[in-house]
Amino acid sequence: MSTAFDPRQTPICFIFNPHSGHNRRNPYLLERTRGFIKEHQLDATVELTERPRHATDLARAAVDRGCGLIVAIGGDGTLNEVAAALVGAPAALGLIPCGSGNGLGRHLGVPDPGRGAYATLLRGRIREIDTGSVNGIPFFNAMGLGFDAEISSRFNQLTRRGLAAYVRTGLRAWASYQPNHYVIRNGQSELSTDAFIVAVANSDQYGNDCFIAPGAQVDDGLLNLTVLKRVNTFTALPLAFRLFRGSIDRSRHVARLTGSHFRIERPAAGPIHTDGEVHATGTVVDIEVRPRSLRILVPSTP
Ligand SMILES: Nc1ncnc2c1ncn2[C@@H]1O[C@H](COP(=O)(O)OP(=O)(O)OP(=O)(O)O)[C@@H](O)[C@H]1O
Repeated sequence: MSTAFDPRQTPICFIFNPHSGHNRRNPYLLERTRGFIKEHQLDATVELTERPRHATDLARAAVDRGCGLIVAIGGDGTLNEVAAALVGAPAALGLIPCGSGNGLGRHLGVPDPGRGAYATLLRGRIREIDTGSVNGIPFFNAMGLGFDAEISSRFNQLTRRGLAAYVRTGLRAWASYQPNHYVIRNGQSELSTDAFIVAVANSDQYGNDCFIAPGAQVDDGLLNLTVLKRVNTFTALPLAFRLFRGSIDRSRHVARLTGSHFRIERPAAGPIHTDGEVHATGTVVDIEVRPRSLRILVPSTP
């Protein structure tokens, strides 16, 4: 279900992360946003994040002063921080996606800034989507354990980004990574397995059209768990191929479960990631869905 939305009827807050990769390289989006506000005579402010998690505080303050639309200008990390303040709130989230992956934006059909993201703010519709929570930490696109968290941690430490840096870092991490054992329950079934990656997705992809949960829907009240059991010299390339073709679920090295909650137990504490941000957690990881808890502005024609 979706409803039309007119941004001229409400105060708007744009939250710009000058530290996100694209904005650091091309700060022109800040000027473009100010020009867009002026051109369309919007009742809007533009606020810049000054530190990690600042976007959540800015978004919360914007909701409190009555803004009906809060727009995140940044990558998946910025989206996560802004959306964290909007779960269950009447205000809607708008996206100007300019990170390296943009998983949720791509799933919802929100275009890049050069291809219509600003027009979507003017002529979009509101969708109510599910959100996830892991040990109380919100996520909106995907969370993961195992190699998924390891790679997020290494990417976050990179001073230079880009495909070459990602591939180099990924290969180095892969060469030394050992699978863990996990016991996964979703209320109906139990899966006890060694795994390289355990990912829980709300949308169907990590970003960059890399489909970790083909067929997943963001408004079905369910989360989608994918286990990549074995990733070695022989399976890595076929699995990578399937991830980008959207057929990972057909591999015999993959198991999938859907559910409204999952409990994952592992032998030792370790990191998890939520939309690419890394957190230390214990041996038990509890994940649950909050059905249709976020209002988000998407293009009116998918
Ligand atoms: N002023 C700031 N200084 C340092 N870090 C900041 C600042 N403002 C926000 N951040 C942090 O920047 C991080 C990266 O943001 P974001 O994920 O949007 O960009 P990105 O990493 O380039 O994109 P992607 O994750 O899609 O590659 C976030 O974790 C956020 O907490």
